[in-house]
Amino acid sequence: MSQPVLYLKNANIFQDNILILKNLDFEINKGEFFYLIGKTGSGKSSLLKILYGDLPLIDGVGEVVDYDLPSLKEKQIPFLRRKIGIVFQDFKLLNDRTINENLLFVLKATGWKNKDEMQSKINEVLTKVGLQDKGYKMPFQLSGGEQQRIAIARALLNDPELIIADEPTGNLDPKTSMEVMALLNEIHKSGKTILMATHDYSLILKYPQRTFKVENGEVFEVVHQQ
Ligand SMILES: Nc1ncnc2c1ncn2[C@@H]1O[C@H](COP(=O)(O)OP(=O)(O)OP(=O)(O)O)[C@@H](O)[C@H]1O
Repeated sequence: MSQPVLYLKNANIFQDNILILKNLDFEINKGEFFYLIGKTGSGKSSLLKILYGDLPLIDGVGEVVDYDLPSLKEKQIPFLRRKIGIVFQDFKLLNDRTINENLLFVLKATGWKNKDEMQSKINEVLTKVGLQDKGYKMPFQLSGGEQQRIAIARALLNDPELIIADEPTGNLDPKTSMEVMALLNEIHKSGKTILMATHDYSLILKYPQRTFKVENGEVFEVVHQQ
């Protein structure tokens, strides 16, 4: 039986008291890969923010990785985020420390204590993204594509039930975008559930998956033309 990793029902999403998205009704099951497409300003990021607890769900019902969204408390958010890996367009690496220290920072902040276990986890995620020899580098010494791979490695540290990627290729050239997409596809094949916002149709054509479109305040599934 399919297991929803997240769902929203009758959900209305507001920014600053303005209704951005109305009557959302969808669910994502374990192991699925979903794209979220839509024009700039259509509300993709607002929807993703609801899902990782950055915007409160004040109207409607919904759950993400077993957390009830309408009743989500501030102090639960760090725990929710441990079960979700988030990847942003602008990587959001800490530029004043090495890659290894960036990853160590997240592990310590999420309760890891044992040094050997932390280093072995870091080696594991860096190997997964093909950058096992870059741990000593500073983020600015890496290319954009490499920085995004590190951000993906960081998202994998706590073995998340869901990966949310908000325009992960938005700052990358087409070739590097495809490489990052190939990596996300591989991670999906290894069993992860992924929700990715993008407006790059070439990625969707190369890696077709179920796609939801955000338009005129609504979200609906689109069927790909062959
Ligand atoms: N913090 C905020 N306060 C008030 N309004 C906001 C805020 N963030 C976004 N909005 C508004 O909400 C609407 C949806 O924005 P959102 O960032 O979700 O769109 P998007 O589809 O993700 O666009 P992009 O692709 O540019 O990121 C826009 O009209 C935007 O101006």
